Amino acid sequence: MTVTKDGGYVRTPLIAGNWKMNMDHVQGITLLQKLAWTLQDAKHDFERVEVAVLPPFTDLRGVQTLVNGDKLPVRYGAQDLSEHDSGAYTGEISGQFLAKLGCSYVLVGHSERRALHSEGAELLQGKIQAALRHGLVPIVCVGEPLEVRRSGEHVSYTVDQLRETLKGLSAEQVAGLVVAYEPVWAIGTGEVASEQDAQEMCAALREFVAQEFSSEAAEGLRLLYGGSVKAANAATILGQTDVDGVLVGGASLDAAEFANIVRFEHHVVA
Ligand SMILES: O=C[C@H](O)COP(=O)(O)O
Repeated sequence: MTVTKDGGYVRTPLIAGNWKMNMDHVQGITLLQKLAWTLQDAKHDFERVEVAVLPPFTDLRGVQTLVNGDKLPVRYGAQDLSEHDSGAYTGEISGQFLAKLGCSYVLVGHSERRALHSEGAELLQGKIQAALRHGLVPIVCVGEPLEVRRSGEHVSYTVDQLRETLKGLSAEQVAGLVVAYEPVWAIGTGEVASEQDAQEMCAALREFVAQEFSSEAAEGLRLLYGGSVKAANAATILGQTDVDGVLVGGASLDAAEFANIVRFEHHVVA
């Protein structure tokens, strides 16, 4: 992350926990309570380092009630949304509904949805537009599979994926987005990309945004790294100039571990 002269950050770091299809609505409340208490006990400055959780849809009402009732400074969001706002789309969830539940964020194009639900660029463009229509910040996920990494084409592959996914957006819209670089081979495998890998890709994505949209868009855009992030490796990854946060899967299901990732500034590995 880029640090200013007074020790602040150029872009507010975002530590987001993607619970995936884990934690029912009762377990979700317990996890969030533990996380919030741990961070509040540690006097975490939520303005300095932002914290968000992305639970299953069925947990969102409970999360909203807890966050509002206890005035928790934690943001939350969903793992997907429909490109439509309402109508005969059985099983889909509208961004309008997510906004009404107080969501701030929504994941778009996570590699598990791209692979398991064949989500392609055109659909994802529609989902980004739907999120923006309802004031949700899309966390747009990109990243290469193992065979692409092995071929050495990972940067151009991932930049092209982002180019396709962001088609139709204005520079102002891109400036407010979050993009998560998640190499598919590092997700849930324990195989973490090196900090140099994370920096190389995030720098390339920011450069692409500067060229394709504007330098303001590139400066505003927050870039996260995701893939087997834990407390033990978070500080090193977050220390990279172009990495503005992390998207955490498995480790976000453990309140103490996730709290330690959030508190990465206190766990800097020499
Ligand atoms: O959305 C999160 C990513 O898929 C990373 O998951 P992971 O931390 O379990 O590897």
